[in-house]
Amino acid sequence: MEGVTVMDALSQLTGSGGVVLAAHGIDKAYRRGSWPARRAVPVLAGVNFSMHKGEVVGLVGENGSGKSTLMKILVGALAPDAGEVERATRLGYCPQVPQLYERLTCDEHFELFGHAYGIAGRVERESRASIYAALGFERYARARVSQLSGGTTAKLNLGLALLADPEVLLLDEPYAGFDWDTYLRFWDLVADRRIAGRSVLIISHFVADEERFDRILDLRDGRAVPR
Ligand SMILES: Nc1ncnc2c1ncn2[C@@H]1O[C@H](COP(=O)(O)OP(=O)(O)OP(=O)(O)O)[C@@H](O)[C@H]1O
Repeated sequence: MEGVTVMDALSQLTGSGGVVLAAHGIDKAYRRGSWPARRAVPVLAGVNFSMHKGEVVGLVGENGSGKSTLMKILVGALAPDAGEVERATRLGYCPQVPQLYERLTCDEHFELFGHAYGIAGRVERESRASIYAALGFERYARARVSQLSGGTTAKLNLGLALLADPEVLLLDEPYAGFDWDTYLRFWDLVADRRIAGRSVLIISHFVADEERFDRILDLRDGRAVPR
């Protein structure tokens, strides 16, 4: 491996069903309290993680086990204290708390994110139309976020992560606010992505349908262990 970076190795692998996202030895602690009682509380302690092309992986764990922290580190929204993340591809991220603009409509969000992804124009409009159809919220296209229900807000949050058709989709509690019909639509969408060779990582407090995942990891005592 001398002279070959981990990223080079990953890039070679991705074309043949290989690793699309990997993390090695991830540590993270948060500071709590104020001086002189300030202390570091460890959340992640040496997490190793990898995802392959076309895989659907579940990340479970009890409240406060560090699932969102790990996902933020995987997407690059948070820096780890130690360890490294290798991202060989484009990522789409659906945060647990939607990062949306109250005064903008759904259409305006897609336009804005389309510009940010560099896919403004026809590609963005076609992707937007297929997302509205897949999740069934086209009738709210011109509604402002401040007027949306919690479930429709969650659909927009997910839709924005899907807009640029990322190779790896990272979803933090994506279906918590969905009704049953939308929950089934969500899994149809995930199945389509798997067939297309896209990868999906899903955080959930609990997993009702284990058979929908290729693999489930349990975050316990700061480490990700196979379930
Ligand atoms: N910014 C922060 N500052 C201090 N502590 C934090 C911060 N963010 C998270 N924590 C703490 O880190 C721990 C892990 O939080 P995290 O949100 O990653 O867990 P989680 O497994 O996603 O939880 P949940 O299932 O409740 O969503 C918790 O004890 C939480 O209180």
